[in-house]
Amino acid sequence: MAEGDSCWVVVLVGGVVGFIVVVVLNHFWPLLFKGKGGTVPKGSFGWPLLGETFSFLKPHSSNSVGAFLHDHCSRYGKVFKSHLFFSPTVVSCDPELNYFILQSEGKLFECSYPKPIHGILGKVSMLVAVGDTHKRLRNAALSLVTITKSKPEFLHDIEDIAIQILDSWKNKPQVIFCEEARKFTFNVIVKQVLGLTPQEPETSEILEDFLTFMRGLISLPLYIPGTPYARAVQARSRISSTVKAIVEKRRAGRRNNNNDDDDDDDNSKKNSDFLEILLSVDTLSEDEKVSFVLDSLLGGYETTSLLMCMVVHFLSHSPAALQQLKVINEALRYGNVVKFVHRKALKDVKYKGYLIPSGWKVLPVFTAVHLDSSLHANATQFHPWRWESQDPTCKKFTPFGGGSRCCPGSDLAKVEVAFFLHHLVQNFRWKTEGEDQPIAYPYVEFQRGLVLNVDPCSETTM
Ligand code: HEM
Repeated sequence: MAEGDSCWVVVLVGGVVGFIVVVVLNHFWPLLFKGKGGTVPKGSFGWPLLGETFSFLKPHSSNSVGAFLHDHCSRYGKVFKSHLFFSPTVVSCDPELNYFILQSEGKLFECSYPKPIHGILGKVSMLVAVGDTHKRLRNAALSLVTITKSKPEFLHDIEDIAIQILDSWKNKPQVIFCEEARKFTFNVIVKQVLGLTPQEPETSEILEDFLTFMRGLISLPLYIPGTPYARAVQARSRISSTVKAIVEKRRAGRRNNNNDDDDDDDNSKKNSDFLEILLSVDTLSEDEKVSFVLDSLLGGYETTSLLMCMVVHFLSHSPAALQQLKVINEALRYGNVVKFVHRKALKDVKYKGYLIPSGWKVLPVFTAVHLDSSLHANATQFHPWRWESQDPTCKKFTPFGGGSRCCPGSDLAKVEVAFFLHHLVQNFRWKTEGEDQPIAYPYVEFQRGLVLNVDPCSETTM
């Protein structure tokens, strides 16, 4: 080998070794952190760069905590340190600390979802926005939800959509329930937010783009044409254009209405949706309004349909509970639609002898609290009757999060599920085909889509 060539080899090898040393040091450096007035919780950092992320995300049944949390909690306690999502992290399975984290939003902790999610949702999404932007978007969401809930049309719409779907089952011996549940929650949310019925062409256009958008949320953030991530970013921009066109059409309709007062009856009925109210909100920019519509679709679609699937799945295994219909809270506790939320510490935080260093990621894990047998008797059993004596607003039950980012759609979700369930129970008997457990990936999924053998009741009430 010539002398010049060997020099290059030395430089190259030196560079690679240097890079590896920097990655390893950067990964383990936070372990040397010695804060004043407390100890960083015990734990392990796993592999350089990836840390313990893969073990943390390893799929498990959503009504169990999974091997990672089980092992770490037995080894280190309910609060431990780890290295997840490329960041030093404190994981909390402790109800008191979770409550403290959620209540201290914006002061000691802040919502902090992984960067790829920001790329797809956009900067002004309520799910990722912080500070004043978040406050403005959230105020709009709360007033919209309050107004919607008080409208009788809201309940009629839900009922009509539930009946349409159940009607379509009449001649089918079998349905894939997850698909039916998604159809239901999508049609409800699109009707509430944009005033669109399932028959309108924009509804299926938005659904198609929306599914691509959802697939991108759980993909590698590679913006290379053809990857799920790139397709999701493009789908988001197409949904934005569709929503903007609907907004424009609605504005034009409003202007015509103002010029023509005679046919208000018909129009006021058609225009009593989220969008109509959103148009008159002057605290949000055009982009924020579009983003707001997307957030509502995103928040209101998958989570609520999953809750429906959980309810139907657990009821199939617990026929006695069918008579009670006290199952929605229990399905939320036992099924765990949302396993954990993402936060980061804004400063060094001392809590009960622990020290959470500034800048570290903090993950309050709801599943661990919901399935903790020191907090819930027979925690690993589906037992809806517990809710006859237990207060659902307690710190040990947080399916919708808490504090200033608590889910604004929780009541809508429960009403939707209750209405659908009411009609389902009145009109059908069902059995699940084979074993299909809800699996936390951590986004929960029924692998086979929850296949149901359905049988219409002899006296139907639809
Ligand atoms: C079973 C159904 C649902 C579950 C389990 C659920 C769960 C949650 C949770 C845990 C959060 C807190 C996220 C965090 O703290 O980082 C949240 C936030 C949110 N949810 Fe829901 N949700 C459901 C239904 C809905 C519905 C029906 C809507 C809309 C109509 C909705 C819209 C939102 C929005 C916009 C946020 C962000 C709030 C904020 O950051 O201030 N969700 N949801």
